[in-house]
This record gives sequence, C-alpha cells and structure tokens, in this order.
Amino acid sequence: MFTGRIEEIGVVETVRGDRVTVRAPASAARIRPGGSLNVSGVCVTVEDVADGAFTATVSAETRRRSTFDDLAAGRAVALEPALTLGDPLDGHLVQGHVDAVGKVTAAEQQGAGRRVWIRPPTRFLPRVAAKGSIAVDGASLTVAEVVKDRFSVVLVPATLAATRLGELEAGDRVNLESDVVARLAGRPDTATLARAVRALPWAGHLPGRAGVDKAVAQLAAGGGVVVWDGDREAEGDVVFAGAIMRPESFTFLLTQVCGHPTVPCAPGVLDRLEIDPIPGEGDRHGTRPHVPVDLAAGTGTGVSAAERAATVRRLADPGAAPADFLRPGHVFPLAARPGGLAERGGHTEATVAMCVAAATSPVGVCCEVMNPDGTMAGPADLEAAALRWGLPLVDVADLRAWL
Ligand SMILES: O=C(CO)[C@H](O)[C@H](O)COP(=O)(O)O
Repeated sequence: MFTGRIEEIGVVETVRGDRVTVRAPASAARIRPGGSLNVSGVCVTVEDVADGAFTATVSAETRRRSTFDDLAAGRAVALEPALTLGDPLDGHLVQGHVDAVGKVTAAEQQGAGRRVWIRPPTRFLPRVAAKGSIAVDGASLTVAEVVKDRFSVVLVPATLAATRLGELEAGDRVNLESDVVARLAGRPDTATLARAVRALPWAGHLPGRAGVDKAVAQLAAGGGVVVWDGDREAEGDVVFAGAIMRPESFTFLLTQVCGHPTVPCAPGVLDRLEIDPIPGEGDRHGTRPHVPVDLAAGTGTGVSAAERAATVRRLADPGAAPADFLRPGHVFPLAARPGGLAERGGHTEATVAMCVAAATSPVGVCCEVMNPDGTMAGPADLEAAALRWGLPLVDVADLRAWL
C-alpha cells in the first residue's frame, strides 16, 4: 500500500526482457529484495538491490495495462516505497494497480502551479469525482474538475518540485489509479465494502513471490484465492483446499462466484478411488473431467453446499476408498497432469500445486468467476471482486514460476 507521495525520481538504466533496472540511490538504500515499490504508479516487487540501483520484473500484462509498454533506458520514473505501519498518509490510499492509461489533452501554467487536463478511457470516468483523489503516475492528486470526457488536476509548486508531472504536455500518456473507495463504491455490492476495506492490505492483485506465498498461506488457513489465467483461458477461478472445504465456502462459490465448481485432483487420487475419465473428445483447453460423484454415506441428493463440501473432503481424505462414492453424482473431479504446473498451466494444476504447497492433500476446489450479467469476469472485474471479497488475486504465471 502507498499514499502517492513521491520520494524520489529514478532513472531506468537497463531493460532486459522483462527485467528492469532503475538507478535510485535513496530508494535502493531503503528497500530490501522482496519489498514493494511504486514505480510511476505501478507496484513492483524488488528482486535485487546493488550499487544504488534496484531490479524488478515487469510482466507483459503490466506493460500492456500501463505506460510501461514503452519503458526504455533513460526514462525518469517516480518512486515511492511501500508504507509501513505508522507512516503518515500524506495523500490517499494507493495500491499501485493501474486502472487505466489516460492521455494529457492540455497543460497550462496557472499562477505558481500548473493545470493539467487528462482524458481517461470512458469506462474509468465514473470513478473520477471532483475534489476526490486520484493517483497520476503514482502521485496522489486532487481532481479539480470533471468536464464531459476529461478531468483536470492542479499541480502546486511542492508537487512540481517532487515529481516530473510539470513536464507533461498534450499527447503524453499517464498511469491512472482511482481512489480505492471510489473503485469499491462503484460496485453494486456495497454491503461488503467495509469488509473489503478492512482486508485491503493484502486483498486484490498480489504479483510475484509475495502473492504466491500469501495465496498458499490463505489456502492453508481454509480461505479462498482468486487465480487469473490471462494467457490461456482468460478467466479467473476462486480456489479452496479440498481437505478443509467448509460448507460456507461452497455456498460462497455457488452464490457469489457463480461458475462451475470442479475438484482438481492429483491423478493418483482418482486412480486409487477408481473414478474414471468421462469419455469423449475433451474440452477446448485440455481439461480432464472425470465421472462426477457423491458421498455414498450422504442422506440427501448430494447437491446442498454441506453435502458437496463433505464429498470434496472425502475425495481429499487419504483413507477414502472407491466404495465411499456414488457414480454419477454432483461433484465434478478433474485430473491434473502428472507433471503438474510444469506440464500444463491450467487452474486444475494450479489448484493441486497450491494445495500441495499448503501441506494439504492434493485435492482442491476451483470455480470460475462469472459477472452478475452472466459474462465471464475479466482482469478488472476480478480485481474488484477480489477486493470486495477480501481475497488475494494471483496469476497462474507466478504460480508456475514459484511453485
Ligand atoms: O472446469 C473448468 C473447465 O471445464 C474450469 O475452467 C476450471 O478452471 C479448470 O480447468 P482448467 O484446468 O482448464 O483451467
């Protein structure tokens, strides 16, 4: 978490593939590998620090969604280290998650300051309110006014001195992040706003190793994790560990997440329980569905959240036997590839890998996030949902890199 108070202007030294090195003596003296830094509005995890410079990985996704798509040596970047408990909130709460790239339409001197007009994408406009807060290239600013398709900010001399925003001219592009409260309040489900805000320090998109560690800890504690698969299905799933699946978690999947809950298993589990693959051509993405099952000892139809959670827990139980299950039932197992995430980057393999990393049995539950209008959730929807639900959001690519 940041507050949008720029501490230093760094200069990009090298860009090699997705590894970026920035010369920034003050920040380098303060930050440790693994720490977070806001770089012109983008939260990055620092990997190396040496000789007054730091190096971080900037993913292709981040580049696409920010002005980092033209990152190059010599470029000046605004830097702010992550807040620690007790730091003053001189600006507003900033996450370093770029919502949109805006275009400067005009910049003019105004007394000792400068007024800059910015046109954001239309979808972003509802999040901009006159006298509200906005982060522009990571700097916390107050929106002066909103007119039709654009808004203005006034840069006071202190901001001009601490940032490079005074150099902005018509045509320049800037990273924008709306005030986190405006982002949440714009959502229909405001009843959960307070809960989400309480969870803000770790909810939402968590890139890199830190996100993977948080996701594994969350799963081990019986919580859910949102996993984004941008390169393959372009869908996000909410994942739980099967061995400790609670009825409430299943209810949440059915009523909030709204996709098709399935139960990824290590292949040996399904072989041992004699649960066979469903014959056929298979789906478009190589998912391996097996015959759905119910717990034989259940008394109802097997559909209730409590019964489905009990079936999942039994699938995850190393002492379970083939006769414990009725076939067909209402819980849908999927077989992970024997080689796990190294062989295939599906939610199936991601779920099993996270369960193993969480030291639970290699059986979990995953369910695609569907928007209330029936469309599948994209990256911005997922980020809003993860914040609303108070869940961490991680990328399959990071799970593949670290698990
Ligand atoms: O159930 C599914 C497809 O049938 C889901 O998409 C689920 O996310 C697991 O699939 P994959 O491993 O292909 O991501």
